[in-house]
Amino acid sequence: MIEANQLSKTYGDKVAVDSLTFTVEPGKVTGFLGPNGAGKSTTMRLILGLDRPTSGWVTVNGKAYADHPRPMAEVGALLEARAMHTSRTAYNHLRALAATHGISNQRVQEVIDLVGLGEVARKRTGGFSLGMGQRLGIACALLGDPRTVILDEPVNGLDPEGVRWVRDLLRNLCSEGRTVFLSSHLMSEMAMTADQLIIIGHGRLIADMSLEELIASVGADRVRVRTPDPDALTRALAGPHVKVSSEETGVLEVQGLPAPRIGELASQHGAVLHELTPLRASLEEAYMDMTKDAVEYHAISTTTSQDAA
Ligand SMILES: Nc1ncnc2c1ncn2[C@@H]1O[C@H](COP(=O)(O)OP(=O)(O)OP(=O)(O)O)[C@@H](O)[C@H]1O
Repeated sequence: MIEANQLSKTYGDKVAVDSLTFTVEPGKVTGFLGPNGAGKSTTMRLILGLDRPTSGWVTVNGKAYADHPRPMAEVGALLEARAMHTSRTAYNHLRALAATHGISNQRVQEVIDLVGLGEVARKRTGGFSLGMGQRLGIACALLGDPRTVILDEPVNGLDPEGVRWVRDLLRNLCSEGRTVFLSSHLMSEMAMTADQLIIIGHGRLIADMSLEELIASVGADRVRVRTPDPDALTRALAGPHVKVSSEETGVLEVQGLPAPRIGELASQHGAVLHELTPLRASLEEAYMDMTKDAVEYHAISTTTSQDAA
């Protein structure tokens, strides 16, 4: 479990994280979404004690990261651009990390098998592909068998097979009751992976809802109806909360009635239907809409000389 309360971080006069309050619960995959520069990595660094909050607090499994006597057993993290000795083998890299945290060599072998690096574990990491490096990063994160797993953009640059592998792994981790928190700037990716979404922009909370809630909020009751009798059907559907519009001859877009009800009303009034399709604005559209101010602001702010300095 991760709990953030009024968490804020400023760098000079730049507010990177602004009064964020949220809870990341175990047994779910929680996606942390926001456009570039929204404050996701900073929040993750604050969770991991790599940076200090300017105000507010954040705990992992009930304590600040630094207060855990065995932090690797509590939290495993994969941050972007992980530093690694490229001349070491994957096995030695993991062994060195394990040794400094009192973790057994048996566990090193377990995580190597878990992430599917068995065949290349004795090779130097310098020759690793992006996907292999990402698997090794995840092996490091899982080394301490942590209850909470934090991954910053884990599928960045992976091929479709790698993406599917990460997704399956995350599902397994959460089905074991762990807390899984991962960031992305892609809603399409999160829609495939996450149960819960925390969306931020400008360092501020924009939404904290389940994927189902988001899907339900995205205009689920718009229905496209194709009919040779648009006037008759429009009359049949008329009601106080019903809106019917048409931009193409013979095609109506209906808001305020579910598709089955439209079918029934059409039948009762003898209107022929050629198509009845519930429409849903894509999640990507909803996300873009929610975060557009943050994106616009970021685009402008990066062009100022103050920010460039
Ligand atoms: N050490 C720092 N010093 C100054 N500004 C910083 C520092 N770290 C982050 N920032 C700024 O804080 C804001 C949030 O950055 P952060 O990297 O947390 O965003 P992000 O959501 O992770 O973005 P991305 O998706 O691009 O990684 C950005 O405007 C960034 O420039």
